[in-house]
Amino acid sequence: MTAQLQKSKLAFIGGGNMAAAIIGGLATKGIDKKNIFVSEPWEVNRNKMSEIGVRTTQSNIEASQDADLLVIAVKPQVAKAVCQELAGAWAQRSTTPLIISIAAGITLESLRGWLKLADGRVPHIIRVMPNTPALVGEGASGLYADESVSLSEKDLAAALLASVSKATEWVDREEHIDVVTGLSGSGPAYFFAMVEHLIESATNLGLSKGQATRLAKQTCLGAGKMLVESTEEPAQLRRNVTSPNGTTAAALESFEASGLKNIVDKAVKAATNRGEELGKTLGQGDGLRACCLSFSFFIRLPQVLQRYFPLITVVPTLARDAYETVGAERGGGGRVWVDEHNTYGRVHQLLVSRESDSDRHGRRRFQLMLAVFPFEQRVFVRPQAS
Ligand SMILES: NC(=O)C1=CN([C@@H]2O[C@H](COP(=O)(O)OP(=O)(O)OC[C@H]3O[C@@H](n4cnc5c(N)ncnc54)[C@H](OP(=O)(O)O)[C@@H]3O)[C@@H](O)[C@H]2O)C=CC1
Ligand SMILES: O=C(O)[C@@H]1CCC=N1
Repeated sequence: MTAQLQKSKLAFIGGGNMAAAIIGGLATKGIDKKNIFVSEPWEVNRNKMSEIGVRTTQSNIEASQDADLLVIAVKPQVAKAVCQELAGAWAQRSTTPLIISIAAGITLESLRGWLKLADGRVPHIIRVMPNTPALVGEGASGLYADESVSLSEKDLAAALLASVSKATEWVDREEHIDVVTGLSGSGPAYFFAMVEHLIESATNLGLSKGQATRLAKQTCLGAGKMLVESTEEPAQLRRNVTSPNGTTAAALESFEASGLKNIVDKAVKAATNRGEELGKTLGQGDGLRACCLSFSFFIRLPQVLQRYFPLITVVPTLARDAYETVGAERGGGGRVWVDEHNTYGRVHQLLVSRESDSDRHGRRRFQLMLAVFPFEQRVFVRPQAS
């Protein structure tokens, strides 16, 4: 860790998964936790941060006040509001912090537009795509900065990421950050999914879940270590395991027959394209169009549903209630909503409760919530009265 990073005041706007991974990683690297200030609206996440020992607040402006370096760690669709709030509050500041945005897809052009101060000054911004293994000091991060950023600023950003990452790669074109997202930003999930499938397969073939889990995890770790420590290419390491006509060959032939290469290629492209799409949909210029489209979709969908499905009831309320419900349910361990990342960057949000509740006749009913800030509609789907 560089001396400059050690003495810098760091602010994180958003204390969710990725911020927790970076801060958790930093905390084990001897950084002074008093120099880290996190703003986070959700009490559960704020408490997690406090437990690490860093300072917390609900106010983005308070967290940013003395920051030398500020990490925007909110979801892409929140980035605009956060940036504009900060820019408004910094009008009186003679200097602004170096900004690191980890928001997938959100371009420098959008960030600059949103962070522009009233007097025309624009903070220096670096886009970074980290990944969650930062938590265990094994992150992989891609970085992009243009010529507006000084060498010492780049060094500071690199030092922050390097303290929780084993690979920090500067890319020389901004669009390559989307490729980094498709490779290493989202990448840990690909490996977790693979391990999930391995465990399930071995369990179906007779191993206990515990045995399968331990063997699969260690296989993943061992293979990962070999990839990092060996001088051999991945292809050679693969060949070293593969005896002619043996068991591995049988599995790899099956992979090939199922089109593994194509599957991976399509997945990485899908993630990369989604990053680009997020940037365009949520970006500076397209916001109004996206908002109009989403609003008309939002207004019309429940009516269409109701016309064809008379059992559906639509209950419009303020979105605030929806978010509070989600927060309470996530925290309180009650009903859980389908992975909120499904709603990621979408202009509307569709939250489906996993559990149904019952009406007064004891019949199960399912609830969908459709939300477009600042409105939300609840759609109750009930069974026919008997
Ligand atoms: N998760 C990952 O593996 C990676 C994520 N990223 C990027 O990191 C960013 C954060 O992702 P992730 O950590 O997964 O998301 P999370 O939802 O876990 O974290 C975001 C946090 O920001 C909070 N938040 C919401 N609105 C505001 C606001 N106005 N001001 C301050 N905080 C707010 C959220 O609170 P609440 O829940 O109450 O809304 C939430 O706790 C995203 O832009 C993503 O693209 C990049 C690389 C990897
Ligand atoms: O899924 C996402 O959009 C974020 C960005 C990279 C990893 N998680």
